[in-house]
Amino acid sequence: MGAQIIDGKAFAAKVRGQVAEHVAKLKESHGITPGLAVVLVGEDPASQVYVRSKGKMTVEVGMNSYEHKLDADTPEDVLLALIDQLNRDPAVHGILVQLPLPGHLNEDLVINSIDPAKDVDGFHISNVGLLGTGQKSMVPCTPLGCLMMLRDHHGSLSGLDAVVVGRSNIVGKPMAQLLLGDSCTVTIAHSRTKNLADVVRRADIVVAAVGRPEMVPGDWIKPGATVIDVGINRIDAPEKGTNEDGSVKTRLVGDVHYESAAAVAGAITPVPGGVGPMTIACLLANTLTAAARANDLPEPEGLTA
Ligand SMILES: Nc1nc(=O)c2c([nH]1)NC[C@@H]1CN(c3ccc(C(=O)N[C@@H](CCC(=O)O)C(=O)O)cc3)C=[N+]21
Repeated sequence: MGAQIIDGKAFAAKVRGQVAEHVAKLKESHGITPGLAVVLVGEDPASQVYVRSKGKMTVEVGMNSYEHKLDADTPEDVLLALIDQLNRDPAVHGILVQLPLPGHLNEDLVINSIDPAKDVDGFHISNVGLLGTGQKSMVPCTPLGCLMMLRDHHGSLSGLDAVVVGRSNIVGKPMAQLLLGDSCTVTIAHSRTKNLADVVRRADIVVAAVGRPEMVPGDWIKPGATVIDVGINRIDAPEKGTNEDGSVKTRLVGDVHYESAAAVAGAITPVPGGVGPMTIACLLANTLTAAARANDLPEPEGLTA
């Protein structure tokens, strides 16, 4: 196990501490308390846990948290009316609509109805376009968290070969844009890429975001490379025994086979405790940034792309 473990949990705690300091200053000198509204449609248990933890951390950094829980069968016009109300509410600086939405709702339509200035997920087409053209935007939380960890580890990323495995709108594509912005040579690969192993082997930086458990083995990793594992997959772990109801216990794994990759990589993020906590920290950072911009105040340093 040669690799340095990049402790996302500790890094995220540090970022939240910085956010909290900025929030305290905003309150003291300008009387502004940043506010984050989270909208959850339906009762997916994993989403509920996640939304609760976001709400708790939002309050911990001194921000206001507004949670809106809607029934799974909420009509689209009702959801759009809520978003319109949040768009107009000056106490709300950030709006996050938890994805995925139930099937009867048009995700693109819903996301694009959020005021881009309050779109702390960075999923609105305006923010996607601004990021792609190198203009000031709201940057998606997971890729921003990955970028912060990479900058912290490498200092400069300029000239490094980066391979992003995964082409999703929420991680792969914006991650590639951010790496390009930091002057990496960027390849976006995916499950259909020819000779994927050879493509990954060229990389100084590997970002795995395909959503397939342990798909990237250690022998795809160039010795000394930095591996950022975005995947959070729950798999059966019969070695842990069974639950009271007789079902088999589970464990979380990433998109990278951790043991074998850690043996060759220079640095690697674990799952859990890597990218996940940084995602929430960056959501809070984005809410702070949105509140600063809304009041024509300087952006918090080190917390934006
Ligand atoms: N509009 C929207 N924005 C999102 O950012 C968004 C979303 N919808 N829908 C759901 C996914 C999922 N997501 C996670 C964030 C943090 C952890 C996290 O902190 N995980 C911990 C704990 C994992 C565990 O123990 O279950 C870890 O990796 O260490 C996980 C998952 C954000 N999402």
